[in-house]
Amino acid sequence: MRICVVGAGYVGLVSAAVFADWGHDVVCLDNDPLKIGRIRAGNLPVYEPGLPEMVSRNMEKKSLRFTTDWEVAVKDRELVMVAVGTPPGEDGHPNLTALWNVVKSLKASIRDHVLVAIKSTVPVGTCAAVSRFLNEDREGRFDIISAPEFLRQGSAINDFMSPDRMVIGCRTEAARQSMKELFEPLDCPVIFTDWQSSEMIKYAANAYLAMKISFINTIANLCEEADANIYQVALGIGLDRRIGPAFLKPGIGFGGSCLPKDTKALVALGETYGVNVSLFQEVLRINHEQRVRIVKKLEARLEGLAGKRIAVLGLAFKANTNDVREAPALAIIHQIVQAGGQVVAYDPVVDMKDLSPLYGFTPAEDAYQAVTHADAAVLLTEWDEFYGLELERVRELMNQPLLVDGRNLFAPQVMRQLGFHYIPVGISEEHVANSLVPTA
Ligand SMILES: NC(=O)c1ccc[n+]([C@@H]2O[C@H](COP(=O)([O-])OP(=O)(O)OC[C@H]3O[C@@H](n4cnc5c(N)ncnc54)[C@H](O)[C@@H]3O)[C@@H](O)[C@H]2O)c1
Ligand SMILES: O=c1ccn([C@@H]2O[C@H](COP(=O)(O)OP(=O)(O)O[C@H]3O[C@H](CO)[C@@H](O)[C@H](O)[C@H]3O)[C@@H](O)[C@H]2O)c(=O)[nH]1
Repeated sequence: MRICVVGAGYVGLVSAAVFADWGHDVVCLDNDPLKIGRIRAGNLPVYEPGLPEMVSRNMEKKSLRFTTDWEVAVKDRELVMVAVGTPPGEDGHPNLTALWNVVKSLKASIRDHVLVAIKSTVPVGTCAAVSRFLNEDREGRFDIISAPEFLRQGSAINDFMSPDRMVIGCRTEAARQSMKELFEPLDCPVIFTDWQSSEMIKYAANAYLAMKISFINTIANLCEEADANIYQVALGIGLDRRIGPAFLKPGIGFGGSCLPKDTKALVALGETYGVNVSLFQEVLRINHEQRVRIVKKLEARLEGLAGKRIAVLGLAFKANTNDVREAPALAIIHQIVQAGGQVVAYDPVVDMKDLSPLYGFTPAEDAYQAVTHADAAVLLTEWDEFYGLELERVRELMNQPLLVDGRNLFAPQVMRQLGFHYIPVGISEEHVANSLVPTA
């Protein structure tokens, strides 16, 4: 199939590369010339394991090309897939400026019949509005498809190629057949729906995941007070098939470009329709408090943060990505700095050049430099590199061996034996001291 993918971000780049790998002829368009220049030079703007290799081998084969030129991008294309950003607006509704700019460009540049698949996450009703706008001059020229994406950053290629399901919202048999053909390599259930249901599925899925995280964090906070162990609790409830074990990891709350934004969008949608969505408001509030809670723990241990040197290990919103959109680490750094603390931060892949003056922290070359002379260290991203830290060296370098672990990377009893004052999430200090069985 001759495909144009619009948007060369996490979703667009991955979609374009995988389609090209499947043998399609793909042009990927972005309106950021710097980004396109970098990609052509082999320097991808996103950190995603396996993506550079996939992009470069398909560029060599000429099955994947990059452009900023609309005429080049849409020439002879059968399918245009839109994957531009839909960031949160001031009022919680997603900002659809990029999407509508693309739609207007499509209307101006495409003459013949074409399929337009919206892969961006868009509010319920968007595909219908796009179809009305694009077809107002000539009915049936643009065939609109809602094709929400469920990949996660950090495992994007694998998720794209092995999804749990595909959801396709469409109105015509031609669109249905094309999507069946395009996603034929996937071994998963394909659900065909109307546009609105497809759009709603994407938001509902993310809100459910967000709810599961706020749920387990609430239980973790109770465990800390009631002297229970969150790991044993999560295992015990997750084995119930009606609940399931995934997304029950306690920590510093969810971040990233999707879960916070899409939960906020559902709140805004509820307000639009006058439907009570306080459940989702509470999910967001709990998430915010989880970030405050970790700073309070630090503050309590150090008897105030003013003048204290705090090492922050990890900035990305989760491991295996360089993305810091809505990263809990940045919110936590902001609070520490506001309270008078001095932050020295390290992340294996995040570019800290612009972030450090903005958030007022000092970047470190590695984890050991970050913890040197620190009064406390806070671990905020679960990078593999941190599992391999020489903990005795870390302890020696610190002013005092206080480690607040927002990701529960280490076994509390081992940390205690190593001489750390170790504070994980969801396990009380008494529990670590008194438990006869391993706690993590
Ligand atoms: N990131 C994820 O893990 C993920 C997963 C599933 C769904 N989504 C959804 O997919 C969409 C894209 O997300 P992303 O993370 O890839 O975004 P992103 O910000 O990484 O990339 C968007 C790209 O679109 C480009 N763009 C903006 N306006 C344009 C225009 N007029 N013409 C051409 N290009 C334009 C930008 O320059 C940017 O490169 C969002 O709606 C998001 O909610 C994201
Ligand atoms: O048990 C868990 C699981 C995740 N998280 C946190 O939740 C956030 C989101 O994690 P994850 O969902 O793995 O990352 P995303 O790449 O944001 O992916 C989500 O958002 C995408 C964009 O819509 C969807 O496509 C994916 O299906 C959905 O999982 C991160 O801060 C994680 O640290 C937890 O705290 N506990």
